[in-house]
Amino acid sequence: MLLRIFVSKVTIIEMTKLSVNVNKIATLRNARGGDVPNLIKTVKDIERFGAQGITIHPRPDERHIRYQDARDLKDVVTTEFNIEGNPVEKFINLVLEVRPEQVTLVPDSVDAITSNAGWNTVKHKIFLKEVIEEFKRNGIRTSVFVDPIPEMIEGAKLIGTDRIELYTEDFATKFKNGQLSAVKPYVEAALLAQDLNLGLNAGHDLSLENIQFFSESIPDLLEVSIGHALIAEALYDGLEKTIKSYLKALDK
Ligand SMILES: CC(=O)[C@@H](O)[C@H](O)COP(=O)(O)O
Ligand SMILES: NCC(=O)COP(=O)(O)O
Repeated sequence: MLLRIFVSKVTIIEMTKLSVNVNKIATLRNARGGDVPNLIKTVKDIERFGAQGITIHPRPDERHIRYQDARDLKDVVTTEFNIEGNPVEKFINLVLEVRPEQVTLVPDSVDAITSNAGWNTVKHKIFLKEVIEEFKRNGIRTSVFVDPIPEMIEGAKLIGTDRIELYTEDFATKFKNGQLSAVKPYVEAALLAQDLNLGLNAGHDLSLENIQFFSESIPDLLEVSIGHALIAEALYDGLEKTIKSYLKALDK
């Protein structure tokens, strides 16, 4: 008797991971120079509430996350630790010391208010390739911040990065104005990343308003890192409870 076993192909669609960027917690803390809000406690809570990763983006002026915060968080983060930044020498040394699960390379200029562009992976090919090799030699997964431009994604493949992070500000701005087609270049970028076997992350100005549409549109989106909007939304959501607690405390 001929026994035939049919194995059906099972496709497992992984849920997109949420990595919470805690820069804004540090911004608030630094405003008074003390330890309120406490970054370590906030990170532990964020993980307890279910986030699957913590992102920090130390900048050379240390205006929010300080280099020491990265060291302090090393043994606190139990999910995926992602450190973003421009790979200047000080940053490279910090990442090699802390050894997060992932490093995301972002081409920030020193005086930028926030990240405002992806890498030109063609122009900076040699530099990025060297930096990526060094991180990978040390067991750290790499991701490179890029605009959804095919040439830049092909360039990212050539420098040997494990993943790319799509810079989503343009999508977020247009989506706010009702332009749903703004997601199209990101879908095409994701399909190209799939073809090239590059893992896919995304971030910048993602929010509760746009995240469902974005994540449902983008194939194989492994991770989003969200900070600014998420922390603002957490404030709005928490205000009612907090005001009521104060009123109760004042009610003699
Ligand atoms: C790469 C990126 O888009 C984020 O890291 C973003 O730039 C957050 O940095 P800031 O909190 O300094 O704006
Ligand atoms: N990589 C993007 C990030 O970490 C958070 O960006 P934003 O949500 O603060 O704009």
